[in-house]
Amino acid sequence: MQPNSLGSMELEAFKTDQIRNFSIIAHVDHGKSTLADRLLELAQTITKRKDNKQVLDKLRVERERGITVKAQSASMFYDYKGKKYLLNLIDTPGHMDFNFEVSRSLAACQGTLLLVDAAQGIQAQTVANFYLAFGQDIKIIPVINKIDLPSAEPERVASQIEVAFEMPAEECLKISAKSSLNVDQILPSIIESVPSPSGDVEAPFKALLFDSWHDTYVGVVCLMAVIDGRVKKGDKIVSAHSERRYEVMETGIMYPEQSPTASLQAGQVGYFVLNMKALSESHVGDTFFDYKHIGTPMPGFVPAKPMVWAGIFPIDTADFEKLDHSIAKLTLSDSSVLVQKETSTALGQGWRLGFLGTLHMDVFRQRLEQEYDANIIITAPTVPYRVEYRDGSEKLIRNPTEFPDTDEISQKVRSVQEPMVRSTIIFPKEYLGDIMVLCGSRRGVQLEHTYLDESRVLLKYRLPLAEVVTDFHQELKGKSSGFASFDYEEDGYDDADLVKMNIVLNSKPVDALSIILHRSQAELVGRDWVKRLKGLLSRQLFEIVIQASVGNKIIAREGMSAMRKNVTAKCYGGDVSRKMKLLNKQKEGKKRMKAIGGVEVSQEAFYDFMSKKK
Ligand SMILES: Nc1nc2c(ncn2[C@@H]2O[C@H](COP(=O)(O)OP(=O)(O)OP(=O)(O)O)[C@@H](O)[C@H]2O)c(=O)[nH]1
Repeated sequence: MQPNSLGSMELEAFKTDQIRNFSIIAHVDHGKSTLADRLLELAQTITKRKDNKQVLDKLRVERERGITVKAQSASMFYDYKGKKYLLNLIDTPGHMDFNFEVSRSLAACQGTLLLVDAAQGIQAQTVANFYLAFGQDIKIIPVINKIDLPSAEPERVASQIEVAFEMPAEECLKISAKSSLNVDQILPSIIESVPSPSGDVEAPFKALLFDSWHDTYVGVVCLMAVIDGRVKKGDKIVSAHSERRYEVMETGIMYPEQSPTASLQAGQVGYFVLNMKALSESHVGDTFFDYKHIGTPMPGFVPAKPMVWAGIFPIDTADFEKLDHSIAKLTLSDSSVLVQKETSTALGQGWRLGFLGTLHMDVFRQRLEQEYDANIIITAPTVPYRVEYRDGSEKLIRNPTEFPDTDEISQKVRSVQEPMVRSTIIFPKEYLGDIMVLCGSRRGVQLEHTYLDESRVLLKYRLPLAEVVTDFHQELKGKSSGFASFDYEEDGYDDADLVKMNIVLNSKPVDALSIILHRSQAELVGRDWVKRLKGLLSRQLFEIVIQASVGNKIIAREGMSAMRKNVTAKCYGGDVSRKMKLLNKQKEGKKRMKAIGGVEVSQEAFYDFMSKKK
C-alpha cells in the first residue's frame, strides 16, 4: 500500500477548535498499535490491509519484539456532525525504559486513550501511564480492548478502572481493535471530550519540540506542537535552549509519512526540517520562538538520564574500527544512548554506553548484531552510583573501575549512595507470599498493598535500581508463572554499604569483571563467579588461582592444577605437514586470547561468562 500523498497542503483552514491532539497509552501488548492502525484506516490516512502490519511500529527490532520503542505521530482528517476535524495521534512507546518518551508525547496532547486489555485487566504499566497523564492534567478516556477474546471480562476490568483510577466504570468504551467492533465510537468521543488546543494564531510563533530523528535524505527532522502563531518555509526561528537561530526549510504533517504543508499554525502538530546539522542540536522539551519575539519557554522536560551503563567490546579486536562506525550510526537514530570510549586491560579498546534501562540496552545490542553484523561482548550493567567525599566534592561512578577502594572509602569518603526506584507490581493473589519474599531479598521496602479486585493484588515497593536491572523481572515472571507485571520510576538516591568486588587471576585483577554490590551479597556472588570462571577457563601449563576479593580480603577462591598440553603428541614423528597444520591451528587460536596474570583467557570465555552472568 502507498500512503496517501497530499502534495503541499493548505492547513490554514483548520482553526484550533477543529483540532484535537491525543495519544494512546497502554501496557505492552494491550493493542495500541492495532488501535492506531484502525483509527488511521477509519479516517482514511491509510487504507485497510490484509496483513494487519502496524504502520507506527517502524524499526525491525520493534517488529520482532513486538514493542514500540520510538514514538511516531500521524495526522487524520475526520468529518463529524458536518464539520471537518484535524486529529493528531501521537503514538507512545510501551515499556518502562521509555517512560521519558511517554511523558514527552503527552506534553503535546490535550487528551489520551488509556487502553486496557479486557482479559488481562490493569497491569503495572497501565498504572504508571495513568499517573503520567494525570500529572499532565490532560483528559483521560478509558478504553477496554480485546472484548472479542473468549477470556474477556470487560465488566470486571471496568470496575478495576473505577477502583484504581476513580473513573466511573460506565464511562469506559469497550472495543475490539482487531475486529473493529465499536472502534467507530472513539474518534467522536475524542472530539466531544478532549479540549481543543488553546493557542492564538495571531500571536508570535511558539512551538514545543517533543521528538526528533535523523532522516537519511533531509537530515534532522523535529516533531513540534505549535502553541501560538504560524510558521512557513523561510521563517527564522530560535531555540530557547541553545539560543541558536535556524531557518525553516520545510513544514508538514505525518500523513502517515512526511507530507509537506504550506504552513503550520497554532494547535497543529507537525514536522519541521530546520538547517540543523546534528541530532544532538535538537533537545526534546525545547521551545522555539520567532527570532524577533522570544517569550517564556514551556516548562522543560526532565532530560532522559541513562540509568544503566555497560562496557561494549569487539570479540575480535580487529573489528574495532567497524564497530566504532556502527555505534556512531546507531546513536544517530537513538540520541538517548550516551557513548564514551573505554579501555580495558582484559578486553582491549571499547566503549562505555549509557542506556535508559536494560530493555533499551538489549534493543541496542540486538540492533548492533542484526543490522550491523557486530560480534560483541557486553559487560554486566552498572547503575550510576554517587560518592560524596569529605572535602565536599562528589563523583558519579558509571564504571566499577572508578569506584574508590576500601582504604579510600575509610579515609576520604563521607557517603556512597545508590539510585532507588518506586516500583508497582500487579499479580494474582496466590503469588503474594513468593513475591514479597523476592522483594525482601532484593532489599525492598513495602510502601503499599492493595486489592484491585477479589483476586488481583497491587504492591508498591521501594527498591535499589541495581537490584532491578539485573534479573529481577525474570525472577518475578518465574515466581508468578508469568502473571506478574512490573513497572518502576526513579526515586532519588539512598546511602548504602557498597563495595567493589574484584576477580583476580594469579594475583592480577581482571578489570572487566569488577562489579559494585552491596556488602551483604559480596561473598555469595564472589563464590558463584569464581566457580563459574573455573568452569570456563581451560587448564594451562601452570597452576591457576582464581579469587574474588573486596579490598585486600579474599572472599572466594578456586584453584586449577597444571596440565601438560602437547598438540603434536598424537603424531608419531613422520607426518610433518600434519604437525605444521596443528601448530598453526594452535597459533590461530592464540590470536583471540588475552593473557591476564599469565593466564590465557579467550574472548569467547569472557563472552560466555558475561552472557550467563546474574
Ligand atoms: N483478540 C484481539 N487481539 C488484539 C486486539 N487488539 C490487538 N490485538 C493483538 O494483541 C497483540 C498486541 O497488539 P499491539 O497492537 O502490537 O500492541 P501494542 O500495545 O501496540 O504493543 P507495544 O507496541 O508492544 O506496546 C497483537 O497480537 C494484536 O493482534 C483485539 O481487539 N482483539
